[in-house]
Amino acid sequence: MAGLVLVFFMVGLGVICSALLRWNEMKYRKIGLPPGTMGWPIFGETTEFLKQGPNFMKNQRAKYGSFFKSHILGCPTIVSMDPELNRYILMNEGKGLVPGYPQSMLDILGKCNIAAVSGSAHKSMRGALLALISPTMIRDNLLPKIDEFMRSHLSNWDGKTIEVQQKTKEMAMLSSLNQIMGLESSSVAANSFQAEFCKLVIGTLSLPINLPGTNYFHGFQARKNIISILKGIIEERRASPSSHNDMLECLLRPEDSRHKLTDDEIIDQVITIVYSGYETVSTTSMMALKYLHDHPNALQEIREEHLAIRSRKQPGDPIDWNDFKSMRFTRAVIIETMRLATIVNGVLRKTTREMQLNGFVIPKGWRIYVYTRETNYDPFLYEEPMTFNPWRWKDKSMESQNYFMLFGGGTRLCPGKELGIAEISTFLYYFLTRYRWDEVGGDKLLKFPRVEAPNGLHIRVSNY
Ligand code: HEM
Repeated sequence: MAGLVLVFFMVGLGVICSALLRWNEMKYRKIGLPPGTMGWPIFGETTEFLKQGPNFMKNQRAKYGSFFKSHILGCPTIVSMDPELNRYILMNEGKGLVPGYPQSMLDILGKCNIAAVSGSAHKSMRGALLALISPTMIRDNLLPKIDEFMRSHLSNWDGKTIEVQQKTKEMAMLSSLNQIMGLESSSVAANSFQAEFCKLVIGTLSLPINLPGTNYFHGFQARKNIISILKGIIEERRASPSSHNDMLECLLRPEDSRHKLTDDEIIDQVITIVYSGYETVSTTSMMALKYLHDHPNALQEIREEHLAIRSRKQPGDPIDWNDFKSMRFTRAVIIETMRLATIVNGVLRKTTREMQLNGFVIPKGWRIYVYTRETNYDPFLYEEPMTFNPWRWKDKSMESQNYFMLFGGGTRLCPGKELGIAEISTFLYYFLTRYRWDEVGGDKLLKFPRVEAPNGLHIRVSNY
């Protein structure tokens, strides 16, 4: 009897599930939408996407082509995996394709955050940012700071077991704080900023449920604490007659009045700079060490490049702009690391009105996932795509190919590209000219949804 009830229950459940799925598909069966499936009501296909990762995308592409609909991460979404179309989407923000990042991210990064604004507000925030991190600024102001920071961050590692993931994260954040407002790594302000910032980052990646105990709640609190730290520093600066040589000084007293921002905008700009370079720079640095460890030929060539630079210098001379520009192979290692590890899977946009795209009609408010990951592994674009081969980037024109999207594209092309590469290059220079290392072994690396070492990446370091 109990068996019969169970059978009825299972059959009933099956019927209800398939009815729900069908109902959800019917709901989205509007004329003009691209092919694809929408999964369950509310949850869509998020579980499948997160569980199967890149395979989910590849399977859907095999069934529906490079432009398909789905429902992931809480929103009806169009996934675009076609490099040409992706480029078109990134170039045409003005036609109604604005950034489509999750609400939790926008709430915590602030309403003046560059990804939260479009049109003239975006132009003004971007202009003010570009003035801070232009090539001239990198050459004259930022590179000397980065050099000094890396020397000290990388001192006394001899004989120690180092957890690279943690160290590169600290490096990315503390180096930014040093460039932005001259904070010393050991200062009280840097330490409290660091503690709050880690909570803020987790908050931006969480569900926007504002209840005590949730990551979103903690992230939001962290934002408030960071604002109060920054307000304190800004007040001190205004009260003091002395001037500083850093980004905050330029934000408070811009040379060009077009770049004058309100205090709220300055605070969101500072949070944006630290946030944007945090995971990207740290993860690339960590993965570069991993790939160099596994590829002795590449390690030898990059070290030779660095030792040649060092041999032209007096001990204690900093890395300057010409040194940085001459690090061609280092740059190739960095770009190849970003490609092979896929540091950024893609970027998000949303439609501000119903629009035609690729012959389909996309409703207003839908998210568009410009998914660039598979482009990185396309054998027609990159020979033996799964091999770590930095030599493929030695021809610098590779970086200007239309399908090159490691730093996004169009009006939102990463403004921190050269700054990020300069930081990672300087880190690699001081690490490789000072140390050799062995992996302690057994550390796991995850590549999706983000590149991370869940238990850290431990190495044993000794002097070179
Ligand atoms: C080196 C590693 C980096 C990678 C791989 C990277 C990648 C990207 C990508 C893919 C985008 C496009 C986002 C979109 O279109 O929605 C972007 C935008 C951006 N990046 Fe980076 N980035 C890096 C470093 C940095 C650094 C060091 C900064 C610090 C200033 C930075 C600041 C920004 C900002 C502010 C934007 C938004 C630009 C806008 O909306 O106009 N990035 N980055």
